[in-house]
Amino acid sequence: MAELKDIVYKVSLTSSYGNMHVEVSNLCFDSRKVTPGTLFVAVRGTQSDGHAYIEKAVAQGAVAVVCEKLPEMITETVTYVTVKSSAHALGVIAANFYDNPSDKLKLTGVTGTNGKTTTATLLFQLFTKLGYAVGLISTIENRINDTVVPSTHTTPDPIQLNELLKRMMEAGCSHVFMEVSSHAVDQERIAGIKFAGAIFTNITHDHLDYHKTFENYIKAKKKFFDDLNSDAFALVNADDKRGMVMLQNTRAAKHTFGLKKMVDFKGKIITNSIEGLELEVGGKNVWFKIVGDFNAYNLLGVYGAAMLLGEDSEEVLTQLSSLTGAPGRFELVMPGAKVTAIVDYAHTPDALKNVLETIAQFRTGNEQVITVVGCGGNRDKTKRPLMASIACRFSDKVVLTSDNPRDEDPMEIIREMQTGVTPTETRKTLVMADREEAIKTACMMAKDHDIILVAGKGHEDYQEIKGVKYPFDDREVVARMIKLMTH
Ligand SMILES: CC(=O)N[C@H]1[C@@H](OP(=O)(O)OP(=O)(O)OC[C@H]2O[C@@H](n3ccc(=O)[nH]c3=O)[C@H](O)[C@@H]2O)O[C@H](CO)[C@@H](O)[C@@H]1O[C@H](C)C(=O)N[C@@H](C)C(=O)N[C@H](CCC(=O)O)C(=O)O
Ligand SMILES: Nc1ncnc2c1ncn2[C@@H]1O[C@H](COP(=O)(O)OP(=O)(O)OP(=O)(O)O)[C@@H](O)[C@H]1O
Ligand SMILES: N[C@H](CCC[C@H](N)C(=O)O)C(=O)O
Ligand SMILES: [Mg+2]
Repeated sequence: MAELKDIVYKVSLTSSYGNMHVEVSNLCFDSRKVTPGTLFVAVRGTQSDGHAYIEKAVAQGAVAVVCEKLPEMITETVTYVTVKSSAHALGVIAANFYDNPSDKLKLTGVTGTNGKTTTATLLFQLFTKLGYAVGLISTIENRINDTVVPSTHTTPDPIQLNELLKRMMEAGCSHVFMEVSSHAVDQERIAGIKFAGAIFTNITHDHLDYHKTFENYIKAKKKFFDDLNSDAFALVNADDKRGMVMLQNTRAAKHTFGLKKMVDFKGKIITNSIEGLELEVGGKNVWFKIVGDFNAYNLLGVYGAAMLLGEDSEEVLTQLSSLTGAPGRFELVMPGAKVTAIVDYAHTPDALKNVLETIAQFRTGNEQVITVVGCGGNRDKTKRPLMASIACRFSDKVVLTSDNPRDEDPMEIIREMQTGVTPTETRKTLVMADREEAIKTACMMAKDHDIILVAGKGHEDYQEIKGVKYPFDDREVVARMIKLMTH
């Protein structure tokens, strides 16, 4: 319970009507969840406009409304407050409602097209090993120390986010690591949140269905850095073409990491094998258990952030070298089996290319690379031909299949993928819309020493078809097949 005037503290109001001392017991931006005593915030979405539900919210017991435009019908007993941006106001209001938990934690955000989950998870694992109580907010799961709180989005909505941060604070967490998606920045989910630091991994093709142009996508990521306080750190991958762009207008302390340029946290790859990576970092040669050039960047971002958070270099490298990272990222299924099967969450052209290039580095002879890949329904269509083309360029055989078709026709998605395949490459592709069949076929085609990559779903344990999430786990299907083949 709090008074409305305290909840809207720091929100610039353009007008207000009614009692600002009204007691608010609940906060919400979905009229369907309004209960008596609620403050309803009307936000514009992509499908509809929350302003259309103000009357419904009031009928359900909302005592106050925050909106950009007053509704035609005003209820005398309700307080109405207008603001320039409801989405921004919602962030600040949610932070106030939960006592601004981010002020009391060392919160580090990670943004970028790929590598957010890997980086945030490694940081969570590292700081846990260093003896801290730590929180994690990520695509796979949220964590308050050992307690798992299921995650529905990469970055939760402002209400869930602040509620989670408050729970983390109450559980004694000193550090929190969270993923910041471009959608979250654009939709102001992180308005009102205080960050101790921000990390930029990279930016490549994704989400153009939402952001429309690559420039808008870059702007969304950059806004995260523009809004940082002067006591925060901004740590970017300087080898990414847009790394320095992120730092252009930030007030935060600027830092860089990378493998190629003069940077604050520089690394050099010594060995890159399927068993792990050997890197020269912090004046030492260190073995890490996670593999692939792209993970060298993730490790450097993690190392740099740990240094900027005041940790000891040697201790950090010792602990970091034992970590295995996030599940479903370059995960070897049944290591030691006659075929090497890798499940990886690569669901963007760049991620797929990186993973297949990494696999290419591990080839020693005539082994074939067999890739199983699909593209998500209700998501960026322009990545479909690109991903099929990359799969063909770097593999000997490709099975085109489904990856969460959602509301779309799986065969139509595959047809769009096929437009990226040249007539010669068509010969090495197979189409199998049923993902389980596709994986089984790939396993059956594999001879000893061949490498199978099952891309796109990583840790996901479902296949989403027309609003229903059916249980499905790439790793489980692959393991079952390999066991069957070896008996
Ligand atoms: C596709 C997309 O971006 N959707 C966002 C959009 O929702 P929407 O268009 O479905 O909302 P809408 O149905 O138009 O409704 C507008 C408003 O009216 C309200 N409403 C609606 C119906 C009703 O009966 N009553 C009511 O009050 C809704 O609560 C909403 O506030 O506007 C909402 C309000 O700003 C967002 O919460 C919502 O993001 C949802 C959570 C979403 O699923 N986004 C995905 C794409 C996303 O953010 N993904 C990223 C990961 C991306 C990555 O890989 O990096 C993530 O952070 O997870
Ligand atoms: N630094 C990196 N650069 C390029 N590709 C990467 C990098 N790190 C991971 N990848 C690839 O991208 C995939 C997704 O990695 P990860 O889950 O860490 O990214 P993410 O940014 O959290 O993705 P999402 O936005 O879907 O949550 C991995 O499975 C791997 O194929
Ligand atoms: N956060 C990403 C994940 C994509 C994962 C892939 N398996 C898919 O469903 O497209 C998204 O929602 O676009
Ligand atoms: Mg993620």
